[in-house]
Amino acid sequence: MARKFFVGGNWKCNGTTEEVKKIVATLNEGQVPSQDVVEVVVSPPFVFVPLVKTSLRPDFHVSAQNCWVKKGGAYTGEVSAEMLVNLDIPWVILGHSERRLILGESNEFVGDKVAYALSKGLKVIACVGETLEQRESGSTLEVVAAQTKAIAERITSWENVVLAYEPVWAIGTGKVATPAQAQEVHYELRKWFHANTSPEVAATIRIIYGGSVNGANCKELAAQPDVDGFLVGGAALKPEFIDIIKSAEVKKNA
Ligand SMILES: O=C(CO)COP(=O)(O)O
Repeated sequence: MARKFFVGGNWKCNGTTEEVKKIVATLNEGQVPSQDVVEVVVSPPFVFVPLVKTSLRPDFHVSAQNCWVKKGGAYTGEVSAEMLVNLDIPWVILGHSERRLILGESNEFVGDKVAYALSKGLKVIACVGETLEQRESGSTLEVVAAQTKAIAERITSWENVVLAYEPVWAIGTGKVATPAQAQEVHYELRKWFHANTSPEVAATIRIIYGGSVNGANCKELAAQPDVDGFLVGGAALKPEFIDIIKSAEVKKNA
């Protein structure tokens, strides 16, 4: 079964109302391949989610950047999965390395979050990735497998999950993984799914790459057989996001 190319724009903690309106206007004008070819999801900070949801073109979808690990209640500052469902927000990013490393979210906590969000009907962009130190010590595959395993142990279906491989050393650094580096980890992750879940999950799960993706490097990365799309940070705030979406065409011609 063909895996539909997926491009997510993670706006992180950026933007003002004016800037958000400008970005949405640019996205709305962009000529991109049809929804049969590429699935596009943009993820603004929570406060801008309603504005983006009401003003964004209908063929693009909205994602939150996080949600709470269980039912809402006395958790100051948190936003629950139930609230996202209530607002009709279909997607949420969970396990981003900035949350793992800066806010101390463990593999188990991220796994719990993914399981809870899925149980409420959300679709999840689950992030994994190694630090520079881990890569240099040769433990990349071990790290991403452990992060993926903590999710696998807590969920029964991967149908509504996109796995984002985001090497920490490539995020916001301009130091993009080479196409071969990305392909190697994506291939190994798919192999991991084959051995630890099922051949069907391995064949169908979309594994997307994130870390300094831009309009200039996206095509070569998109051409890798196990790269099924991107999770884009900095460039998702710029007009070149449209070019990144267009790199889905590379697959069509492959
Ligand atoms: O973290 C990322 C997306 O989630 C990647 O960020 P950059 O594209 O800015 O490197």
